[in-house]
Amino acid sequence: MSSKFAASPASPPAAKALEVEGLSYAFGQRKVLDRVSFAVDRGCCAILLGPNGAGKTTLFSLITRLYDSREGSIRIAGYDVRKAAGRALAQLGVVFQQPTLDLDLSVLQNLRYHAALHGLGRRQAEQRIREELERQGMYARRGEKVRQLNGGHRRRVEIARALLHEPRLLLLDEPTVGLDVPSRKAIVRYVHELAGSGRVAVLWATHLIDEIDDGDRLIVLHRGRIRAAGSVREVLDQTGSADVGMAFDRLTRDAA
Ligand SMILES: Nc1ncnc2c1ncn2[C@@H]1O[C@H](COP(=O)(O)OP(=O)(O)OP(=O)(O)O)[C@@H](O)[C@H]1O
Repeated sequence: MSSKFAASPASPPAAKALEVEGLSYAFGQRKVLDRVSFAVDRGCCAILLGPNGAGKTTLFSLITRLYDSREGSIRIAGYDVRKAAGRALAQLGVVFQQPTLDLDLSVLQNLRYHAALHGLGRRQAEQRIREELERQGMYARRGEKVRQLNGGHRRRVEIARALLHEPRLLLLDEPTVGLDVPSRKAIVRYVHELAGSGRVAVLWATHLIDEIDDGDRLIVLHRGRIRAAGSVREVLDQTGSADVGMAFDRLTRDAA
């Protein structure tokens, strides 16, 4: 297991999985991210918690280079996304908010295509596809068209796809939206196991506090600004709250 998930030798060994420093972004005159700074350690599950419109998707668009900002910096596994975009993005796996699988291709075809985009050879691709699908109990479904799968299983395939190239950071943008309770629970459990295994660090955007585990790091974003960051315990202490729901309410009141 350790050799399979070893970091690229070219990457700085001590780097954090993600470092965001002083990042701002505006749509025209409207600033939607304002001097955002935080870091995600290796093997950590960090929850980016914010209400609708907080700026979570915009932040993800900057991390993935869909958007560009000259104000501030983003480093993935030590690589600056502007100065070393190729290396930085090679360390990144993403599950976007909107599903992006081709419904008319099989699970296997979707994953093979993605593996090829990342430059995996055929044999390595088959091995990695098998490993990631087996971990989520989806290998037996590999020949089925994605259209035949339910929403929860489609999300599992997207998570498997995001991990094929063994990234150091996995971004998940509200991946449980629209799923039923058992599917949500399965994904929440699996992603936490994944982070706990140390294979990959996770940054999970959500506004659902029941997706948070006690061991997670919290980054609370509201109206484009970080309102709190730290362990669950630290955020509860900072806000004098009995639980995360109370802390979230206090940090995201309009006057906050
Ligand atoms: N293309 C755009 N043009 C102008 N404003 C935008 C655009 N995309 C997002 N915004 C605005 O930027 C702010 C942040 O939006 P963003 O989608 O990043 O928030 P979010 O936290 O991801 O919200 P949600 O949970 O609803 O997805 C919102 O006020 C939104 O209306």
